[in-house]
Amino acid sequence: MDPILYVHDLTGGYSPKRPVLHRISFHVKAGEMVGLIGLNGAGKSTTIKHILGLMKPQSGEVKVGGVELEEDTEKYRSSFAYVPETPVLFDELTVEEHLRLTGMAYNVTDNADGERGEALLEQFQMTPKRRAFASHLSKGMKQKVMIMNALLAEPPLYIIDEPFLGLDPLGIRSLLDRLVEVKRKGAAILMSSHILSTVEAYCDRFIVMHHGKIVAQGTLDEVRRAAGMEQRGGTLEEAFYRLVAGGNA
Ligand SMILES: Nc1ncnc2c1ncn2[C@@H]1O[C@H](COP(=O)(O)OP(=O)(O)OP(=O)(O)O)[C@@H](O)[C@H]1O
Repeated sequence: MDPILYVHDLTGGYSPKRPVLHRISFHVKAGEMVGLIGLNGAGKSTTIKHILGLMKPQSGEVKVGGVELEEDTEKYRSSFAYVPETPVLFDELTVEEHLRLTGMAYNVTDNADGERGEALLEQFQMTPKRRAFASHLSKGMKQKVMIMNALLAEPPLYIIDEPFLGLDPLGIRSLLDRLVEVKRKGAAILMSSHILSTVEAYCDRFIVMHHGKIVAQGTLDEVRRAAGMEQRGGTLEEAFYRLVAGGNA
Protein backbone atom coordinates (compact mmCIF):
# COMPACT_ATOMS: atom_id res chain seq x y z
CA MET A 1 0.00 0.00 0.00
CA ASP A 2 1.30 3.46 -0.91
CA PRO A 3 2.19 5.67 2.05
CA ILE A 4 -0.13 8.60 2.82
CA LEU A 5 2.87 10.90 3.20
CA TYR A 6 5.90 10.38 0.99
CA VAL A 7 8.95 12.61 1.17
CA HIS A 8 11.74 11.67 -1.20
CA ASP A 9 15.19 13.18 -1.46
CA LEU A 10 13.88 16.56 -0.38
CA THR A 11 16.26 19.49 -0.36
CA GLY A 12 14.73 22.79 0.63
CA GLY A 13 14.91 25.91 2.71
CA TYR A 14 14.50 29.63 2.71
CA SER A 15 17.14 30.53 0.15
CA PRO A 16 18.37 28.44 -2.80
CA LYS A 17 21.96 29.23 -1.90
CA ARG A 18 21.66 27.90 1.62
CA PRO A 19 19.35 24.89 1.86
CA VAL A 20 18.22 23.97 5.37
CA LEU A 21 17.06 20.46 4.49
CA HIS A 22 19.52 18.13 2.81
CA ARG A 23 18.11 15.21 0.80
CA ILE A 24 15.68 13.92 3.39
CA SER A 25 13.49 10.88 2.70
CA PHE A 26 10.79 9.30 4.85
CA HIS A 27 7.19 8.18 4.69
CA VAL A 28 4.17 7.71 6.92
CA LYS A 29 1.70 4.92 6.19
CA ALA A 30 -1.95 4.58 7.08
CA GLY A 31 -2.40 3.44 10.67
CA GLU A 32 1.01 4.69 11.74
CA MET A 33 2.15 7.41 14.13
CA VAL A 34 5.64 8.71 13.41
CA GLY A 35 7.58 11.03 15.70
CA LEU A 36 9.74 13.77 14.20
CA ILE A 37 12.43 14.74 16.69
CA GLY A 38 15.47 16.99 16.71
CA LEU A 39 17.13 19.84 18.56
CA ASN A 40 16.05 23.47 18.10
CA GLY A 41 16.88 24.43 14.54
CA ALA A 42 17.24 20.82 13.32
CA GLY A 43 14.75 21.43 10.51
CA LYS A 44 11.48 19.94 11.80
CA SER A 45 9.30 23.00 11.14
CA THR A 46 10.94 23.57 7.78
CA THR A 47 10.13 19.97 6.85
CA ILE A 48 6.54 20.50 7.93
CA LYS A 49 6.29 23.74 5.91
CA HIS A 50 7.34 21.79 2.81
CA ILE A 51 4.70 19.16 3.50
CA LEU A 52 2.04 21.82 3.99
CA GLY A 53 2.98 23.29 0.61
CA LEU A 54 4.07 26.60 2.13
CA MET A 55 7.55 26.08 0.73
CA LYS A 56 8.59 24.57 -2.60
CA PRO A 57 11.22 21.83 -2.73
CA GLN A 58 14.51 22.92 -4.27
CA SER A 59 14.78 19.31 -5.35
CA GLY A 60 13.07 16.05 -4.49
CA GLU A 61 9.39 15.44 -3.99
CA VAL A 62 6.62 15.51 -1.43
CA LYS A 63 3.42 13.53 -1.99
CA VAL A 64 0.30 13.46 0.15
CA GLY A 65 -2.38 10.92 -0.71
CA GLY A 66 -0.29 9.84 -3.71
CA VAL A 67 -0.15 13.27 -5.40
CA GLU A 68 2.20 16.22 -5.46
CA LEU A 69 0.74 19.65 -4.70
CA GLU A 70 0.91 20.88 -8.31
CA GLU A 71 -0.57 17.65 -9.62
CA ASP A 72 -3.87 17.91 -7.72
CA THR A 73 -3.98 20.81 -5.29
CA GLU A 74 -7.45 20.02 -3.98
CA LYS A 75 -6.73 16.37 -3.27
CA TYR A 76 -3.37 17.24 -1.70
CA ARG A 77 -4.79 19.92 0.60
CA SER A 78 -7.88 17.99 1.67
CA SER A 79 -5.79 14.93 2.57
CA PHE A 80 -4.34 16.44 5.73
CA ALA A 81 -5.11 18.55 8.76
CA TYR A 82 -2.40 20.54 10.48
CA VAL A 83 -2.17 21.51 14.12
CA PRO A 84 0.46 24.25 14.48
CA GLU A 85 2.57 24.87 17.55
CA THR A 86 1.00 28.32 17.93
CA PRO A 87 -2.77 28.36 17.53
CA VAL A 88 -4.18 30.48 14.71
CA LEU A 89 -7.86 31.30 15.18
CA PHE A 90 -10.38 33.93 14.17
CA ASP A 91 -10.79 36.21 17.19
CA GLU A 92 -14.40 37.07 16.38
CA LEU A 93 -15.61 33.51 15.96
CA THR A 94 -16.74 31.31 18.82
CA VAL A 95 -15.48 27.81 19.52
CA GLU A 96 -18.49 26.18 17.88
CA GLU A 97 -18.33 28.53 14.90
CA HIS A 98 -14.76 27.36 14.31
CA LEU A 99 -15.96 23.77 14.32
CA ARG A 100 -18.80 24.62 11.95
CA LEU A 101 -16.40 26.39 9.59
CA THR A 102 -14.07 23.40 9.54
CA GLY A 103 -17.04 21.13 8.99
CA MET A 104 -18.00 23.15 5.92
CA ALA A 105 -14.45 23.32 4.59
CA TYR A 106 -14.00 19.56 4.85
CA ASN A 107 -17.59 18.68 3.90
CA VAL A 108 -18.30 17.13 7.28
CA THR A 109 -22.04 16.81 7.54
CA ASP A 110 -21.98 15.82 11.17
CA ASN A 111 -20.18 18.91 12.47
CA ALA A 112 -20.45 21.22 15.47
CA ASP A 113 -24.21 20.83 15.58
CA GLY A 114 -23.84 17.09 15.37
CA GLU A 115 -22.43 14.20 17.30
CA ARG A 116 -18.82 14.52 16.26
CA GLY A 117 -18.54 18.13 17.36
CA GLU A 118 -20.39 17.45 20.61
CA ALA A 119 -18.12 14.52 21.43
CA LEU A 120 -15.02 16.65 20.80
CA LEU A 121 -16.29 19.53 22.94
CA GLU A 122 -16.98 17.04 25.71
CA GLN A 123 -13.71 15.12 25.38
CA PHE A 124 -11.60 18.28 25.44
CA GLN A 125 -13.55 19.80 28.36
CA MET A 126 -14.68 22.67 26.12
CA THR A 127 -18.47 22.36 26.35
CA PRO A 128 -18.73 25.27 28.83
CA LYS A 129 -16.73 27.43 26.38
CA ARG A 130 -18.62 26.53 23.20
CA ARG A 131 -20.00 30.05 22.79
CA ALA A 132 -16.84 31.88 23.86
CA PHE A 133 -14.97 33.99 21.33
CA ALA A 134 -11.52 32.73 20.43
CA SER A 135 -10.00 35.98 21.72
CA HIS A 136 -11.42 35.17 25.17
CA LEU A 137 -9.83 31.74 25.44
CA SER A 138 -6.68 30.77 27.31
CA LYS A 139 -3.61 29.63 25.35
CA GLY A 140 -4.29 25.95 26.01
CA MET A 141 -7.97 26.34 25.11
CA LYS A 142 -6.98 27.90 21.78
CA GLN A 143 -4.70 24.92 21.18
CA LYS A 144 -7.62 22.62 21.97
CA VAL A 145 -9.78 24.37 19.35
CA MET A 146 -7.07 23.77 16.73
CA ILE A 147 -6.88 20.13 17.75
CA MET A 148 -10.66 19.70 17.72
CA ASN A 149 -10.80 21.25 14.23
CA ALA A 150 -8.23 18.76 12.97
CA LEU A 151 -10.03 15.83 14.56
CA LEU A 152 -13.40 16.97 13.24
CA ALA A 153 -12.10 16.86 9.68
CA GLU A 154 -10.99 13.20 10.05
CA PRO A 155 -8.40 13.49 7.24
CA PRO A 156 -6.14 10.62 6.12
CA LEU A 157 -3.08 12.49 7.50
CA TYR A 158 -2.53 14.56 10.64
CA ILE A 159 0.51 16.81 10.92
CA ILE A 160 0.96 17.91 14.48
CA ASP A 161 3.67 20.31 15.60
CA GLU A 162 4.65 20.24 19.28
CA PRO A 163 1.11 19.76 20.59
CA PHE A 164 1.74 19.29 24.30
CA LEU A 165 3.22 22.59 25.42
CA GLY A 166 0.07 24.59 26.10
CA LEU A 167 -2.14 21.70 27.16
CA ASP A 168 -2.99 20.68 30.72
CA PRO A 169 -2.52 17.00 31.68
CA LEU A 170 -6.16 16.21 30.96
CA GLY A 171 -5.91 17.86 27.53
CA ILE A 172 -2.75 15.89 26.72
CA ARG A 173 -4.48 12.66 27.70
CA SER A 174 -7.56 13.51 25.59
CA LEU A 175 -5.37 14.30 22.59
CA LEU A 176 -3.31 11.13 22.89
CA ASP A 177 -6.44 8.99 23.35
CA ARG A 178 -7.98 10.49 20.24
CA LEU A 179 -4.78 10.06 18.21
CA VAL A 180 -4.64 6.39 19.16
CA GLU A 181 -8.27 6.08 18.07
CA VAL A 182 -7.87 7.80 14.68
CA LYS A 183 -4.71 5.80 14.06
CA ARG A 184 -6.59 2.58 14.75
CA LYS A 185 -9.16 3.68 12.18
CA GLY A 186 -6.37 4.05 9.61
CA ALA A 187 -5.11 7.63 9.84
CA ALA A 188 -1.44 8.48 9.38
CA ILE A 189 0.09 10.85 11.94
CA LEU A 190 3.33 12.82 11.82
CA MET A 191 4.01 14.43 15.18
CA SER A 192 6.90 16.69 16.05
CA SER A 193 7.72 17.04 19.74
CA HIS A 194 10.52 17.56 22.24
CA ILE A 195 8.72 15.44 24.86
CA LEU A 196 10.64 12.32 24.00
CA SER A 197 9.08 10.04 26.62
CA THR A 198 5.62 10.67 25.15
CA VAL A 199 6.92 10.31 21.61
CA GLU A 200 8.51 7.00 22.58
CA ALA A 201 5.36 5.75 24.28
CA TYR A 202 2.98 6.58 21.43
CA CYS A 203 4.84 6.55 18.12
CA ASP A 204 5.49 3.45 16.03
CA ARG A 205 8.53 4.88 14.32
CA PHE A 206 10.84 7.85 14.76
CA ILE A 207 12.70 10.26 12.51
CA VAL A 208 15.73 11.88 14.10
CA MET A 209 16.81 15.12 12.42
CA HIS A 210 20.08 16.91 12.98
CA HIS A 211 21.40 19.92 11.06
CA GLY A 212 18.77 19.42 8.35
CA LYS A 213 19.56 15.76 7.77
CA ILE A 214 17.93 12.56 8.94
CA VAL A 215 20.52 10.85 11.10
CA ALA A 216 18.34 7.87 12.03
CA GLN A 217 14.84 6.60 11.41
CA GLY A 218 12.79 3.52 12.16
CA THR A 219 11.52 1.65 15.17
CA LEU A 220 13.07 2.18 18.61
CA ASP A 221 15.32 -0.81 17.97
CA GLU A 222 16.47 0.63 14.66
CA VAL A 223 17.13 4.07 16.15
CA ARG A 224 19.04 2.44 19.03
CA ARG A 225 21.10 0.47 16.54
CA ALA A 226 21.90 3.65 14.58
CA ALA A 227 23.04 5.16 17.88
CA GLY A 228 25.32 2.19 18.52
CA MET A 229 23.22 0.90 21.40
CA GLU A 230 22.20 -2.52 20.07
CA GLN A 231 23.88 -4.37 22.91
CA ARG A 232 21.53 -3.10 25.56
CA GLY A 233 18.10 -1.57 25.78
CA GLY A 234 17.67 2.10 26.42
CA THR A 235 15.19 4.89 25.92
CA LEU A 236 14.58 6.98 22.85
CA GLU A 237 16.04 9.89 24.80
CA GLU A 238 19.33 8.05 25.35
CA ALA A 239 19.57 7.09 21.70
CA PHE A 240 18.69 10.65 20.72
CA TYR A 241 21.47 12.14 22.86
CA ARG A 242 24.00 9.79 21.35
CA LEU A 243 22.89 10.59 17.83
CA VAL A 244 22.81 14.37 18.12
CA ALA A 245 25.48 15.05 20.70
CA GLY A 246 27.60 11.94 20.37
CA GLY A 247 27.16 11.66 24.15
CA ASN A 248 27.40 8.55 26.26
CA ALA A 249 23.91 8.55 27.67
N1 LIG B 1 11.90 32.10 8.13
C1 LIG B 1 13.17 31.67 8.09
N2 LIG B 1 14.10 32.26 7.31
C2 LIG B 1 15.37 31.83 7.26
N3 LIG B 1 15.83 30.77 7.98
C3 LIG B 1 14.95 30.15 8.78
C4 LIG B 1 13.58 30.56 8.90
N4 LIG B 1 12.95 29.73 9.78
C5 LIG B 1 13.88 28.86 10.20
N5 LIG B 1 15.08 29.09 9.62
C6 LIG B 1 16.34 28.35 9.83
O1 LIG B 1 16.13 27.01 9.40
C7 LIG B 1 16.81 26.09 10.28
C8 LIG B 1 15.81 25.05 10.75
O2 LIG B 1 14.81 25.69 11.53
P1 LIG B 1 13.44 24.97 11.92
O3 LIG B 1 12.49 26.05 12.34
O4 LIG B 1 13.02 24.09 10.81
O5 LIG B 1 13.90 24.10 13.17
P2 LIG B 1 13.06 23.19 14.18
O6 LIG B 1 13.69 21.83 14.13
O7 LIG B 1 11.62 23.28 13.87
O8 LIG B 1 13.40 23.86 15.57
P3 LIG B 1 12.54 24.09 16.92
O9 LIG B 1 12.64 22.82 17.70
O10 LIG B 1 13.29 25.20 17.58
O11 LIG B 1 11.14 24.48 16.53
C9 LIG B 1 17.42 26.93 11.40
O12 LIG B 1 18.79 27.12 11.10
C10 LIG B 1 16.67 28.25 11.31
O13 LIG B 1 17.50 29.33 11.68
